[in-house]
Amino acid sequence: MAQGVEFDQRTNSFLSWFKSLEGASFSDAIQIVDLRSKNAGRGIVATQDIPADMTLFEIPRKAIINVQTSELPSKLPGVFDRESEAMDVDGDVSPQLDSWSSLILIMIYEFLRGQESQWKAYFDVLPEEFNTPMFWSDSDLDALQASATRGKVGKSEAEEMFRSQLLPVIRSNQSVFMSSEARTDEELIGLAHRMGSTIMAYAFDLENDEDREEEEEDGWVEDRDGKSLMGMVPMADILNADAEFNATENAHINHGEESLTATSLRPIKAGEEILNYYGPHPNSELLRRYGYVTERHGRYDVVEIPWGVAEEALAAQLSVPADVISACKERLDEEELEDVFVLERDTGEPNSDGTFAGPAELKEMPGDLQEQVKAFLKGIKKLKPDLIPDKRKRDEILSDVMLNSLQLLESRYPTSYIEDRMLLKRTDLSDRIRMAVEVRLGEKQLIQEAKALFQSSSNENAGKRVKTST
Ligand SMILES: C[S@@+](CC[C@H](N)C(=O)[O-])C[C@H]1O[C@@H](n2cnc3c(N)ncnc32)[C@H](O)[C@@H]1O
Repeated sequence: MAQGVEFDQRTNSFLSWFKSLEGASFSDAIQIVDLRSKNAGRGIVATQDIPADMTLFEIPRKAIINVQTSELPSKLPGVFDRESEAMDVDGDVSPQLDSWSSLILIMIYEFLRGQESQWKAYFDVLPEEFNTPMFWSDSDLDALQASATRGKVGKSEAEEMFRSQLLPVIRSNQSVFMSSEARTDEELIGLAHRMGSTIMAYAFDLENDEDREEEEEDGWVEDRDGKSLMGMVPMADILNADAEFNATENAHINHGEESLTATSLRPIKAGEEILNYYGPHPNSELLRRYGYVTERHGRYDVVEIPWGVAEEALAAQLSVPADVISACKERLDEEELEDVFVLERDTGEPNSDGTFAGPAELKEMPGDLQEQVKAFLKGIKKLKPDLIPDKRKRDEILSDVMLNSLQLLESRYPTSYIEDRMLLKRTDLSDRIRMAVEVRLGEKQLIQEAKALFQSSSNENAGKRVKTST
């Protein structure tokens, strides 16, 4: 079957299934569309002008896939009972599955049921492949260069969890997980990866009843520590997103008692895409969770500065051996020392229509990094008083250490900002390499802005020094 035909058929079957759900509604003013030409899968557009506050569609809570609606928890009560502990195949006692791994297991169960699952038509419109770094080759990952995203992919940790927690449950309940006996361990691990990535990009954080009373807001999954109730919400997750909160986001999902409702936030013109808001993510995080990047999210870009970089810059700046730094560290409260510092712009408050008055601005280096360097300088002063005779000298050193840290960090990216800009002009880059270059370029841009900040303050200091000495 031609790819386009199958794609449309799946969309149509999903829509018919959705409309047939008790309590569901889908407005005649909207339509699910094929946005593959924009690399955005399916989306929803307005087919006619829509006023503000109109219900676009409604999803009965019973249609959500989670621990409350799937029959799996009742089939495997011991596995889902969060109060008890489980015994793994080696006889070790382990805590029960958290909400993240529970939902992966439920998704695997429902997927393996095929036609017998009430969510079959929904699974047919969920992705089989992802562009997130979890599925990239090493050479694609290398293109991220020194970006901290590279260390956040977590493939081996996820795999270890699947192997130690999910696989034993599936293998010891083969009659529950349909056709699982015909699948190899590797196939099941692959399926767990697929479901994990689907949850990452599609699942919603559903408030518990108590939370709902306190806070009437919805949210995409933020919490990965297993505490929140997560669920896959058919139709709500067909909405794509754009970056500026309120400005481009034109729909909102309200979490009601019996159902979730998508409502228009403002008038929407016929032909416009209905957009949700995924959050103020830097492109690196957008890539990690959703597998895409956009220029708009560049304003939220961040650079992580590892303490090791600042420490190296500090030792070099003062020409002190590593053991002096170690001696300082020992005198400080280790619990209070941070390992990583986040360089980020002040994105500012949006105007009343949700747009931003101007570009986000980098105003200073991370305050906690400056404080930690100062704490070390204080320690060094005790050991080597001549190096830091007064506050003026300390501030000078602090500013040089900041600048050197940025230079050191920048040198960890093998290509320059200019080279990356040139690279992006090429038309033969794969989607993954292009996204990786955009992520690292956004970080380099931020490092440059930070360097300019320190260079100008060094110049000012130098100016002041010249002024006082004349
Ligand atoms: C919740 S789903 C939205 C529905 C999705 N388009 C589909 O076809 O199933 C999130 C995924 O949609 C895609 N997406 C959302 N917003 C996008 C955008 N502005 N540009 C490109 N892709 C986008 C990304 O692949 C993301 O992982």
